[in-house]
Amino acid sequence: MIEARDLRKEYGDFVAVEGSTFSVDRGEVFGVIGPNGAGKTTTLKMLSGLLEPTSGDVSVAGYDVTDTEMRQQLGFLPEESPLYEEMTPLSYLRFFADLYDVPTDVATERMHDTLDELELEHRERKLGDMSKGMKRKVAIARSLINDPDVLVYDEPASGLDPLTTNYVIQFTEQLAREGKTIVFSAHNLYHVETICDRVAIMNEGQIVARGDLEALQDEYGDREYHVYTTVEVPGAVAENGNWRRVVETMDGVEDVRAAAAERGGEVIDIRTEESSLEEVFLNVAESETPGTRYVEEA
Ligand SMILES: Nc1ncnc2c1ncn2[C@@H]1O[C@H](COP(=O)(O)OP(=O)(O)OP(=O)(O)O)[C@@H](O)[C@H]1O
Repeated sequence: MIEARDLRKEYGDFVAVEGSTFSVDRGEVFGVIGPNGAGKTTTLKMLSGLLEPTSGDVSVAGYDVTDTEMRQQLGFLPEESPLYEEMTPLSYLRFFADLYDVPTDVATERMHDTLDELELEHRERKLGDMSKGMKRKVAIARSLINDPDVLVYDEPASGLDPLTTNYVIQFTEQLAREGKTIVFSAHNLYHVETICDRVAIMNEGQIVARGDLEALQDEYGDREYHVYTTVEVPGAVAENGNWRRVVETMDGVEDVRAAAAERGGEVIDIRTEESSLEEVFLNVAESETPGTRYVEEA
């Protein structure tokens, strides 16, 4: 659905993005993560046709991003969406529906349905008088007014309170379930972990790791097995009337099993704990080997 090949963006002498190659399949949720200034927004804007790459190619739904047809397939949510303060949500959405040539009756139904889903009241209130969360919901509704197949969301929940943040993340998740292809960036890696199938980790303009979450966890994360026993074994801690020993390999699990049996006990539970995306991210960022580490084919 999205193909980006060898994207590069220079601002004057400064290279903001280089060698960026990835693809996103139909219906997939693809996360772009990385520290401030890594090049996430620049990448997302190039995907959306809002910023021309210095070199490299992007296509969305088979269209080159410079093709105006592509705009019909795409909804972009900028990190900060300055809305026209004097407009109301309804007049604002109508304005964009007209830009996209959405027929009036279709647009009316669509904007009310979307605002219903987003639980946005006060549709005749001036945008300038609305809270940040309400404005964000209007911006999200705007990204959906042309019913695009592809959504590019830059920090959709940035600066929102925890309740509205949850709401926006759940709404994004719902859009994914409805079959939208979504690329989104976020600093909150828990959100990325919750809804993304695959991620690209960016640093200083380059994608330094890319792949599905599980593969990245295997490659750069740690897996721990928490083995619960009925008797004390070396290295175990008491927990709720039993004992828990943490090991990192399956051989370690077998050693615990043998140790428990020797002492007349047994293993009653084994739980696997994976590294969070945050830990994976830190491991990649702190890795001493520079360069790109993909866990999938380009
Ligand atoms: N218009 C511009 N002119 C010059 N430099 C720019 C411009 N836009 C972005 N940059 C620089 O390019 C780099 C990448 O910026 P970008 O906004 O893509 O990063 P980001 O990963 O989205 O950061 P953040 O997480 O802070 O939003 C930064 O060093 C930024 O200062």
